[in-house]
Amino acid sequence: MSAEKNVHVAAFAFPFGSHPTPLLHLVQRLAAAASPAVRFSYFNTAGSNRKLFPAANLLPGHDNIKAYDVEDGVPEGHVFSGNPLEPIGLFIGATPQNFKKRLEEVVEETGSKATCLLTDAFLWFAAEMAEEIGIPWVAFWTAGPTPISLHLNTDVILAKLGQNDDKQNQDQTLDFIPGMSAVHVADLPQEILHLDTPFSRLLYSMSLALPRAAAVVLNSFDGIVDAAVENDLKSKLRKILNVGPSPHPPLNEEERGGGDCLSWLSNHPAAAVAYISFGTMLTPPPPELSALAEVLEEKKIPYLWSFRDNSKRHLLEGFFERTSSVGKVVEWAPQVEVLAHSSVGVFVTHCGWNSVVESITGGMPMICRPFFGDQMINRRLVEDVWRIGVGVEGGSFSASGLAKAFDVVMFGEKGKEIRGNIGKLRECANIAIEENGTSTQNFKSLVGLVTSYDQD
Ligand SMILES: O=c1ccn([C@@H]2O[C@H](COP(=O)(O)OP(=O)(O)O[C@H]3O[C@H](CO)[C@@H](O)[C@H](O)[C@H]3O)[C@@H](O)[C@H]2O)c(=O)[nH]1
Repeated sequence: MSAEKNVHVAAFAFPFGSHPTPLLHLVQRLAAAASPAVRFSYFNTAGSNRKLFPAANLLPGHDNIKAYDVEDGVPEGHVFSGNPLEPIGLFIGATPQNFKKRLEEVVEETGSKATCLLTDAFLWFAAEMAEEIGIPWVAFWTAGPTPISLHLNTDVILAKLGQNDDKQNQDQTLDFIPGMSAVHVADLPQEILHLDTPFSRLLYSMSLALPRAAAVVLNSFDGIVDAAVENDLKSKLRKILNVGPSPHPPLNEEERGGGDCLSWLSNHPAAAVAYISFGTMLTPPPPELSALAEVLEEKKIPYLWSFRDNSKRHLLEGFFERTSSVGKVVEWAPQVEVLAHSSVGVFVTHCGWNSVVESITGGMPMICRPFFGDQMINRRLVEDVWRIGVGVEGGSFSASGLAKAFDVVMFGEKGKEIRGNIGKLRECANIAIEENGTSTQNFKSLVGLVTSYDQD
């Protein structure tokens, strides 16, 4: 058993999209389970830390967690082009020096050497850094098991399909990889097929580094994917720990966003409302927004819309005004609670992994409009494998395609079947987080792993 006062877990965040939040939630959960003497340092860019840590880089109620800012790589006076990959490219350019330098400063300031690196899996350089220091690296993969397995099989995929090859057959399935016979070439993240951007090279480096991690942690649960996928992961990684569905810490007022969302929902009959959210990173293009608005209005479907991008809100201003008696638009919704609310009947989603897991735990059927990364794979699993939602005809929103999707999920017989299927998956999730469930046991192993090394 270690002298816990010497235990110092350094967590490194990838500061984009929803990535920093689940890592911080994991750190909070670990800090609550570990001895109060264990020190947790959370390294992230200043911009991202300001959103997560309300007061001087501390979290109320978590005295053993402290945030530290690392450089974001943005040159002074830099004017952004609007390309969402630009800040990511600049940040990648600043790594790993930014984390290395700040960690050294913190060790110097506190006199407490790092005893474990717990990082977003994207931060591939942690493999080498942890080995140099002589401590374990624990990687947190914020998406699901299927995409990580595909990343780990990048070389196999490229050998079979060719890189940057225009002749790739989009309908071909990946049946040459264990457990992937339902996945099509069209579902693959572009970064697997095209290794020519800083971000795709980061993901490739990650796929080479992850087998060196002491463990890879996922917000997922046993039984959600084919055993062949789990076995392939086990054969490639030293340890894989599904610890989900992760509990959410209580929300503060700001996180609660729309404030009266839940009481507004409670004024509606069961399963009557459509909840709409496309996560933290994207807004559909204007014609698709209009198609969605048209169908909601035409079908008189009450809606709760988490519309985050204020610069695009004017596109739907007329619609929001005309429908204000049946719809509610907010900049941020308490999504976990919304998806568990009995008045919500469908979730219109981009299929980000956190949204999919929250939809399963809320028992909520989905209408899927994926855009990038792992989202197309998640849509494939939701619609074709788990059968807990539907995609939209043609892959993007059109009024006719959406009308059919709403009819199927909210008003049709198939909607009942979908609800039955989601109930079974939810049951699996509930079993995993019982006292003796696999996710609970995996979390206990994780606590042991991150706190079992001391500095001496
Ligand atoms: O009004 C809102 C809107 C979102 N959320 C939360 O924000 C998170 C969104 O996460 P996710 O569904 O994973 O979407 P993104 O923010 O788009 O996540 C990025 O990161 C994920 C994890 O790696 C990937 O699966 C996605 O494709 C990628 O876009 C979820 O926990 C939601 O509950 C709210 O609480 N309220």
